[in-house]
Amino acid sequence: MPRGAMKKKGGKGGFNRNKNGGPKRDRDAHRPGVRGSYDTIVSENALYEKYYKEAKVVPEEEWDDFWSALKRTLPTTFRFTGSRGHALNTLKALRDIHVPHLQGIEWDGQMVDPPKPLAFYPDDLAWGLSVGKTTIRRCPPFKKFQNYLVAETTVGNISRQEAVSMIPPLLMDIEPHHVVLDMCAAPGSKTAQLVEMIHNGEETRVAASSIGPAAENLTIEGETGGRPTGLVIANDADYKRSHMLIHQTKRLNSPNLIVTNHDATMYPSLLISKPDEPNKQYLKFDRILADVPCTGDGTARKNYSVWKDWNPQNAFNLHNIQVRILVRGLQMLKTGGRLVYSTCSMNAIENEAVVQAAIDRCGGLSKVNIVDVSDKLPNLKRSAGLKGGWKVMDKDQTWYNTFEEVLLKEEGKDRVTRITKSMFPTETDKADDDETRIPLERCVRVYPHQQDTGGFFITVLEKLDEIRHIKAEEPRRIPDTQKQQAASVTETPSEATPAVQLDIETAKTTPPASPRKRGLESDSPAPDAKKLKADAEVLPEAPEVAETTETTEDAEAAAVSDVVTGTDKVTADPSDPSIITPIAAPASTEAPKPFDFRHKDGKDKKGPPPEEPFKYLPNDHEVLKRIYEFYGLSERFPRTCFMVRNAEGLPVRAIYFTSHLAKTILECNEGRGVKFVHCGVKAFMKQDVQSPEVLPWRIQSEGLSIVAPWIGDARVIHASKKDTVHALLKELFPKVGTTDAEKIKLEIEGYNSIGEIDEQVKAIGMGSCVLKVRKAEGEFDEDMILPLWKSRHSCNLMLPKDERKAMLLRLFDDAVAEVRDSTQRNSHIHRDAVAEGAEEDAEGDEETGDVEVKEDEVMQEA
Ligand SMILES: C[S@@+](CC[C@H](N)C(=O)[O-])C[C@H]1O[C@@H](n2cnc3c(N)ncnc32)[C@H](O)[C@@H]1O
Repeated sequence: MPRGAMKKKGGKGGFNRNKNGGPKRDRDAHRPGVRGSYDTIVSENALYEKYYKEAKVVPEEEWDDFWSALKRTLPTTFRFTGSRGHALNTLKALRDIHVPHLQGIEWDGQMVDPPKPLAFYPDDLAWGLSVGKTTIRRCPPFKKFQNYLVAETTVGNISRQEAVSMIPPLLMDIEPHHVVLDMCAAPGSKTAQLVEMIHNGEETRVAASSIGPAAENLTIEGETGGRPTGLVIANDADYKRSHMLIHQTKRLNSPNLIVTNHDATMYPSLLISKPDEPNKQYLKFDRILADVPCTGDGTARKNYSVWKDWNPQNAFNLHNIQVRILVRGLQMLKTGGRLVYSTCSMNAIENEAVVQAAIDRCGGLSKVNIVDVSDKLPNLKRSAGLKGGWKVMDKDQTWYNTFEEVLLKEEGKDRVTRITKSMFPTETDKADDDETRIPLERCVRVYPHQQDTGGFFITVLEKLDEIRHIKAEEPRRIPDTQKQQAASVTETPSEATPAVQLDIETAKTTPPASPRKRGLESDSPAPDAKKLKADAEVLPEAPEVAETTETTEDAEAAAVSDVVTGTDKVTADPSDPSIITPIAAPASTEAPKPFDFRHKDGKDKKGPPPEEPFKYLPNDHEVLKRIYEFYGLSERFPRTCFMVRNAEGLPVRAIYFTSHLAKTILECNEGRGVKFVHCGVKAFMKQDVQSPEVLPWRIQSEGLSIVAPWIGDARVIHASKKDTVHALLKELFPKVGTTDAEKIKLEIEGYNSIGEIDEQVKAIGMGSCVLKVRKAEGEFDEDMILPLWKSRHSCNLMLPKDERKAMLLRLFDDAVAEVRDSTQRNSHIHRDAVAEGAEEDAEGDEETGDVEVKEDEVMQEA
């Protein structure tokens, strides 16, 4: 199944072969939504094997290693996420606690390897584990390690990510001021890397800016208080998957992130000037990632469907979509900017052919070139891209060396194959020093046997000049001269270019499918199809977005236009059961999915629910003024970027914070039909309070690192002892003003008192405040900032439950992670397993799992 494609229903049948020579059925893996146990998977597919053997992607002497690696189960790999400082700290627990315990372990009569850092990943922030799941579950030292992994993954400090998938962002050379677009971003593991890169070095800059004399000498970054000026826009065509991006990036708490939901082949140009300004300015990107939908045939080690469904035609429709995504990306790139194109396929049709076609369509090497990255990531084992010479196989297993051979086969008939000219190499015959030759060898191929990973393809492209015109795909017609040449090639086969089997008689013709056959409602193109066709063929530098939100008809028109304008002008043969619908519901290739939702007006509606609007608060808004005053927020904190999510622009439940550029983009594109799905970090949340002197807006843990450096000392509690943090983690509402007798009682019960901060907490007014924990000799190795709530007689660390558990495990090696609430008559203990799943983030759902302040109960107790 293509990577990112909709799951198809599995068929019935026994453990026999399918028509591609692949296994027909696995007990679990064939069921939609059920991942098969890899142990039961038959990793065989004769056609897949034949294709790659004959395609000669790896030298003959490497074939056996390559093929046997592809059949082995993939090792588990994971990455430490978040800011560099934070990630290094989470890593410390792995290094100091777990790795020493996992040395020299024998299980079931075999030595078991401990986890190891991935050689190519900087700072050892990515690791691999080759132990199977059963060993992890049953072998005690690994069980403990698993608890740590699960706890840190749940709170987002560790992200499971395939090793090769970590490579593209590492080659993007991202700096904190860069404007970055991730065109096909869901589920978002690479987006998370991009966001981390934008925030690289932020902690140091913010610290210098908030305490140092930065005010007199403001740099651009100084103006934002040390925060980055750059931005990541993460996009996905699939509405539901675009929401996965919110969850994936939530933990990063970045105000410099926008999530959108558009078809990347027609990504709208975003205004950065007000819509009514005569000289419109559009956003261009410094860096773009096009991690496009693909067949995913490099993922066979973890993805059963590759063995089950692989066939050579899967790449055909994808090729055209991939070219169009890449071309659109190159258009939106700044001159001098970089675009990284990647797939987890090993097929040249989805890789070098796409790169070559996109460079050609953009105007050649004077516009776009491939960057040589052979000196980057020196520990990454890789192969050069294919310079040329690849062939294309059709569904009858016939190989074609040139497009003319295809046309010859089709002569006088309707379309026989879905093969297009751009799938063939154009550079094969050019000399190495020919300046017009596209240096495809600079593409990067990673194969499974090189460092025990999946297969992957990456190309770094640089834009050298503005692209004024996009070349259209050449017509599907064979010039007479070439017809003769192709015929003569067929007549005199050579060893180097095997003869094409011109099986015209038996070739099945594939009539163009009508839109209805493709599951669309209309047989005739919608009125807008002509315009969309023009957009798709000669993509303007900055196409405007429709002024209204895309309607069902618009989406259908787009889908129809895709059928009409798809460079090959023919769609898949719907009667061919081997054809896989091209990819994960891109808006342009599939009819929109119906989503049923109940609108605020009480009526049931179809289509994705509308996102709440993004409305910025004036910086002299009454609520903001109270917040500034209560928290003593520094004058130097940027006050114009607080935002709410309702049409009225009222601070009702949450106040979000975004970066300046995010604000410009959201405001300049309001009402233009751009589908913004998410932006902003919750900084303040409305809180029920008992007395009027308490500010009903607490600092939300997500926004803490943004706001805390700028808060006045009147709302800060300082600590440095482990015991204090332990007391606050283990007890939900530790009492303020503990007597000596109570301290002894606590000690007997195995608890600490908050002695170190007792006086400070007593002195501070009720409500939200910040606990700053400084690193100290024999205590913590890193500074921490935690949200605290002061009630009349107790205080409460306002952390989500999972975060509390992960901290207990990480900081105190406390795997039981019991948290007691001694204010309750029957002491309530949170005994939930550390392995509990992450809490789902529902945008708009303000309950983020924070512990609610039980002020009433605390007061009753008192
Ligand atoms: C290979 S996955 C991306 C993986 C992602 N970059 C990551 O690292 O987690 C491809 C994604 O492209 C999306 N997609 C498919 N067609 C698209 C299109 N025309 N425009 C934008 N996104 C598309 C799919 O929904 C899928 O989420």
